[in-house]
Amino acid sequence: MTTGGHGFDGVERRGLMFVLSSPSGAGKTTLSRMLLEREPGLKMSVSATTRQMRPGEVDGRDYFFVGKPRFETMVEQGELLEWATVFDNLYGTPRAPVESALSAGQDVLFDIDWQGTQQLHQKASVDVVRVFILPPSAADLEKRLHSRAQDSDEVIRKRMSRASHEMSHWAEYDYIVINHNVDEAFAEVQSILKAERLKRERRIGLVGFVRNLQSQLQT
Ligand SMILES: Nc1ncnc2c1ncn2[C@@H]1O[C@H](COP(=O)(O)OP(=O)(O)OP(=O)(O)O)[C@@H](O)[C@H]1O
Ligand SMILES: Nc1nc2c(ncn2[C@@H]2O[C@H](COP(=O)(O)O)[C@@H](O)[C@H]2O)c(=O)[nH]1
Repeated sequence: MTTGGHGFDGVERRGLMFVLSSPSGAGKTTLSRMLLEREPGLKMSVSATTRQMRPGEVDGRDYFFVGKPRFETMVEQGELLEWATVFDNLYGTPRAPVESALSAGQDVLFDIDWQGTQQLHQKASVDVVRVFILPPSAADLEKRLHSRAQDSDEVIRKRMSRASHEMSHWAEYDYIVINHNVDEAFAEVQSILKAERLKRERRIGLVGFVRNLQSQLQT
């Protein structure tokens, strides 16, 4: 699915799909925003959803808010790279923006659940990096959902009751980050991205780069 772009050192490499998953409220959105601010060459995948917009959310920036019929058409027309039902709503990743970002040599960041992560991994395993974010405790998770102050008590209860099920998929991920402190968790997530960008298998320009170095040494 991916084609090459140039890394910061000028060596061509395959773009990667960087996935953050967690139980609701563990901090994916917070960490994603920090990554986007500080990591050039990374583009957010904006999902489509049938859920209600929260106060402060912007259509097209946080999500594409669509009705169920439009979402079903997107599924039928193959417009989604993956999709799933989460907390009684439909969520999915529009395919075209991801493909064009990867073709332009950008990495793509996803805030999606375990179902979507499985689907992406089935389609493009070598290009997908999976990071699972855990809260330090159940009490902290509940506190964070309340402190966000964007969901009703009923919605928060539902999300807390699903947290254990969400978490049961942690071992399907490549990296696990415990979000005690947001700056420390961010540093860990950023280190994962930096290291994954340097992986030999992604750096398709290395063969030519090394050949060139060797030819310089032989003259
Ligand atoms: N380490 C932290 N310590 C305290 N509060 C935090 C920490 N990380 C995130 N938060 C706060 O917790 C709340 C939930 O975080 P966030 O919205 O990022 O979670 P999320 O995983 O994206 O949730 P959802 O899956 O529902 O979208 C926010 O108010 C955020 O500011
Ligand atoms: N499989 C997918 N899951 C998605 C997508 N976009 C978001 N999500 C996940 O849904 C829950 C709830 O999100 P919220 O914004 O309503 O709090 C969360 O776990 C997200 O990661 C998607 O496109 N596909």
